[in-house]
Amino acid sequence: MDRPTRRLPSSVFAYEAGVLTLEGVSLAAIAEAVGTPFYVYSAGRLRERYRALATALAPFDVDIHFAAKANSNRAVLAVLAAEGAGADIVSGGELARALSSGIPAAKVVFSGVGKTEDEIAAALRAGIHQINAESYEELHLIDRIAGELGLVAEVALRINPDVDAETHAKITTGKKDNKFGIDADRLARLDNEVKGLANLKIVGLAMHIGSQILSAKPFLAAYGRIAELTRELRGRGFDIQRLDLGGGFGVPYENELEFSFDDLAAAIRTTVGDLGCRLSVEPGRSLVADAGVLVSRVTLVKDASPMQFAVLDAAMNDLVRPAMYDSHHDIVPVKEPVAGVQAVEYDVVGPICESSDTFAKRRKMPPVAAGDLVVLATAGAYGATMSSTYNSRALIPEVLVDAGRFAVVRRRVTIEEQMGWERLPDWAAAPALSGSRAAE
Ligand SMILES: Cc1ncc(COP(=O)(O)O)c(C=O)c1O
Ligand SMILES: N[C@@H](CCCC[NH3+])C(=O)O
Repeated sequence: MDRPTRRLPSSVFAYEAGVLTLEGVSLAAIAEAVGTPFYVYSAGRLRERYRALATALAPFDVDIHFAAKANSNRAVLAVLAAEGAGADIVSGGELARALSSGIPAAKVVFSGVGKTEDEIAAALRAGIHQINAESYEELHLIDRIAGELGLVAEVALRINPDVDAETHAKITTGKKDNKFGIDADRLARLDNEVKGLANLKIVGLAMHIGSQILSAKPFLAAYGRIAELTRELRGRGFDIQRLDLGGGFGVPYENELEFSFDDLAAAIRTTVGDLGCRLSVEPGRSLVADAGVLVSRVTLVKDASPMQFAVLDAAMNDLVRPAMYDSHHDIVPVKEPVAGVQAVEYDVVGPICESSDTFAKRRKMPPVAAGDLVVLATAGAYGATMSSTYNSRALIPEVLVDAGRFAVVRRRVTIEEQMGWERLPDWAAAPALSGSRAAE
């Protein structure tokens, strides 16, 4: 048994009898059963990651609300729910998924800058733990809807601490010019803004400064700012009992150092640890990224000397991160490479008609041929959840492996099924024009 790449955790991935396995299950056997491409996740690794974070944060008795946007497959949510996780949701769809996966409403927090009236009402009716309000405008909306439902909403104010998260510009969320959260400077107006809002109770503060953050330094700055604001608001009579510290804990995709949950715990201790607040975090990527891979088959290797294009049957619609953020995913063959074999440089691409449909450029890897299976590593987070059907491609299966067995937890959604969602218009039966044109 050998470890194929540092990016596939050795606790669950190994070459056995020349084939890459996950928890002892051959990825070639799964490919045979479900066809390619597909996502596969390890329940064992999900539990390992959850427990690593829970252990590091145990001294603070922190609630862990998994950010469902990273991976909202209900089987994945159920594994984390059984570990004790709650959910951080950003839509009515994610609310439905969380509740139907065994996450109790009392462990759900709702973030997002544009929650609709229907979504807020659904969350309040379900009795979720907390809504993180991202603006004063939203505070007023929540108050009105709670009033209509005859409820009192428990709300945390998401603060924009204006901290540099030191990550990719497209996934930073805690700078002043980002759309997220209430500018800390605007808290001076809070007393006026909440006057008369009888249907909500401000129970805490929340923040989330960005994603794929690899050091504790930005968290130290942001948590420090939240601690200051907590003291200030308490001084002004606000009963701040809860602090939601967000997520954003990064993972290595290439050669980055592992993000340290112990450093995170240290940052918590020195900033918000002694405020007497109930703490929570919203990790997404750090719990699921390396528990999942995308398995794809090489359709052909196109010789365009001096370039070699390895064309996969997976594409940017299945895994958009490389096209969207130039992100790196290790690519390894499922068949164990022969020791000492000379690496070949490939552009690894999908079949979609966009040049951005490229998983890797000039990537040195063991030689591959048409029909070979490869794995794109660290694809458990923001993989399936960001996929689309672009180029009229099927939505691909998701598979969960647990203790030597596998289950298909989302089957392939064929293009025929997708066409069934559409209708050709029946103009004879279509409603007549209404509004100004009708009056003409
Ligand atoms: C409000 C909120 N919470 C949590 C997360 C999870 O982030 P990550 O997957 O980086 O842990 C995000 C995404 O960045 C988010 O927007
Ligand atoms: N989708 C991004 C992360 C954004 C997190 C959501 N706020 C990624 O794949 O890295």
